[in-house]
Amino acid sequence: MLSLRSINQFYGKNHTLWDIDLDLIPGTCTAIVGRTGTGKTTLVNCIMGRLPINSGSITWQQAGSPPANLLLEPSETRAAMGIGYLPQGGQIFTQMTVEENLLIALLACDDRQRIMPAMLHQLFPQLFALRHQRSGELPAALQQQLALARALVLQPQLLILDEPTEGMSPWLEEEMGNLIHRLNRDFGLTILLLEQRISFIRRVADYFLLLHCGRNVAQGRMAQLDESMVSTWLAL
Ligand SMILES: Nc1ncnc2c1ncn2[C@@H]1O[C@H](COP(=O)(O)OP(=O)(O)OP(=O)(O)O)[C@@H](O)[C@H]1O
Repeated sequence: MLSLRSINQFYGKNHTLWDIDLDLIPGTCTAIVGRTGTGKTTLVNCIMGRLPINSGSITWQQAGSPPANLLLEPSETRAAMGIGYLPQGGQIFTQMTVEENLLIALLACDDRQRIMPAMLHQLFPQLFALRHQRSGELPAALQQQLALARALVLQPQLLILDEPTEGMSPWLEEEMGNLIHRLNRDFGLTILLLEQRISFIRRVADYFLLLHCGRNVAQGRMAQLDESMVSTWLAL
């Protein structure tokens, strides 16, 4: 799966990430938690190849394959290698239909593999019923589903979700939690979740990594994220 070792990243002279280590366990959900501006999105941008790192290593290993140095792969190929990414705010093409949005995401892979995965029909039946509708006209819940479906279209082994509950009502948050459970349990996906809502993290995650000012101040099983840590590192 994914292993990070001693990741350091600078924006100009600003040292933003300090010696970050992380190992994801296949089939589990790991949450990267921390206050706003603490480096969560920067870390994921490094994993996705959108930002260079200054030192450290990122290794990707799929079941049955030898480990690969992810830093040698351009950002465009990381999705095709099995890493799906749902950026903050979703990002769909609102002028296009549901189907066109999904087809564009499929174009990122090799010609021979351009088949819409069956899991999407199982997960999002309502979305497929509306596949010819312009996506900007869909209700918010279905737009969110479409953004998630786009991240799943290449059948990733790892799915990275950047603040998927941002701006969501409690009902939509509940739906998102159910979806994450299904992806973990029914489809065996590994999930890396960037979140600030502690109640949501406690509901869906198995492991956490706690960042503060770009440093990893704690990590472990969710049960170890106790109230004193929350009040010290996460309370506003
Ligand atoms: N493009 C950039 N250039 C310079 N500094 C940046 C840039 N993007 C982010 N930063 C800074 O890097 C630090 C980490 O930002 P980052 O967006 O990774 O935090 P975050 O934990 O994801 O925050 P949020 O929860 O608000 O998304 C912050 O101090 C931020 O101001």
